[in-house]
Amino acid sequence: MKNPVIELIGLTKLYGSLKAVDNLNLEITKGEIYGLLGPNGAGKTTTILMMLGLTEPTAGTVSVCGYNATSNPVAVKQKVGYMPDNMGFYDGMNALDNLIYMGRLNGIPESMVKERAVELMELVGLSKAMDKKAGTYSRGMKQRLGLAEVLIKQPDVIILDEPTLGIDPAGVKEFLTLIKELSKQQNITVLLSSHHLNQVQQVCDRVGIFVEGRLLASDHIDKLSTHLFSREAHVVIITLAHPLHNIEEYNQQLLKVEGVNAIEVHGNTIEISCTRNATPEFVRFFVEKDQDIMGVQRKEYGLEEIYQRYFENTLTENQTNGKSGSIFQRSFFKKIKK
Ligand SMILES: Nc1ncnc2c1ncn2[C@@H]1O[C@H](COP(=O)(O)OP(=O)(O)OP(=O)(O)O)[C@@H](O)[C@H]1O
Repeated sequence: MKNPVIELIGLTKLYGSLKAVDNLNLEITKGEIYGLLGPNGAGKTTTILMMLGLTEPTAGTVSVCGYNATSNPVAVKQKVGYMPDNMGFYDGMNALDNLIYMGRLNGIPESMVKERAVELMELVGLSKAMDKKAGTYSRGMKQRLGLAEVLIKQPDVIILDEPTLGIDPAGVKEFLTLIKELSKQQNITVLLSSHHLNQVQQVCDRVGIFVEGRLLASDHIDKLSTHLFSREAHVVIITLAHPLHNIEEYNQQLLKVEGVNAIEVHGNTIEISCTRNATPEFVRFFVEKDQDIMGVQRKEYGLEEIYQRYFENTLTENQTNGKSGSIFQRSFFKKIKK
């Protein structure tokens, strides 16, 4: 990767015997929106704190915009806008004054600070509410104000820790759209940590799946999907005109088709997982059974499945006697032959 804006090499953080971050290697390029996706306690915040030079790594290095974050945190701070998950404001002051105050703290000349603050309030959609006290703002409004505070110093990189926490779904969508637009318009690099899969999927160019301090995978969502689901690369969903009655018999016969390793039936929808593209054979099979086919489609995997798969693998690794290969278990993933 050419001149990464963020570069983590062998980054490790121990809290006593706990490895909060374990040999993390990651590069993020200019203008990219990268989603660090992981459950609570995965080590996301610890990683961010090391990127900002707010906590020292036990081993490894962090470089942000060419500066070593551990030895030169002040230079990094000038380039990075950080929005923590619990951003604080002066509740008794109006929102615009909060922003102006933040601008002054960041060294913006007095002659420019008010104008820039007003522009930013417009940009984040708060122009009508800028005279209201920050303490009266809703959670979604506070996030927007937080974003304006992050942007006032015109950063090259913005780091957002769980930015959508506590916002309603409509607000989340608006907020993420705003981040995406800003990143694309101003070529800002964004690192966004979250445990909300669908949100990360909406906005990020690349995603890293982070579990128990380890980056288990990092790639574009479609590539993660291809890599992960190569065993069941061909999942075909066939919709029939009517629900099947003799499911067991159909299952037995379809499992005899070469490469088929899992079948799931939901009413009139049959999902068949196969190591090769056997779609014509499946279609023939149902036609020969006098079933009317209403639709045939290839299943695409989303982040939800990817995440679940990584969790499943991690959990399985940690179990000494765990997984069953029964194809008749409820979960699709557990139904796959091991
Ligand atoms: N200062 C600290 N001292 C000791 N342990 C810590 C400290 N900070 C974090 N940890 C532990 O390190 C691990 C990673 O925590 P971290 O806050 O980085 O995770 P996270 O992915 O950001 O989780 P969340 O989404 O809940 O904020 C957790 O087990 C946490 O308890």
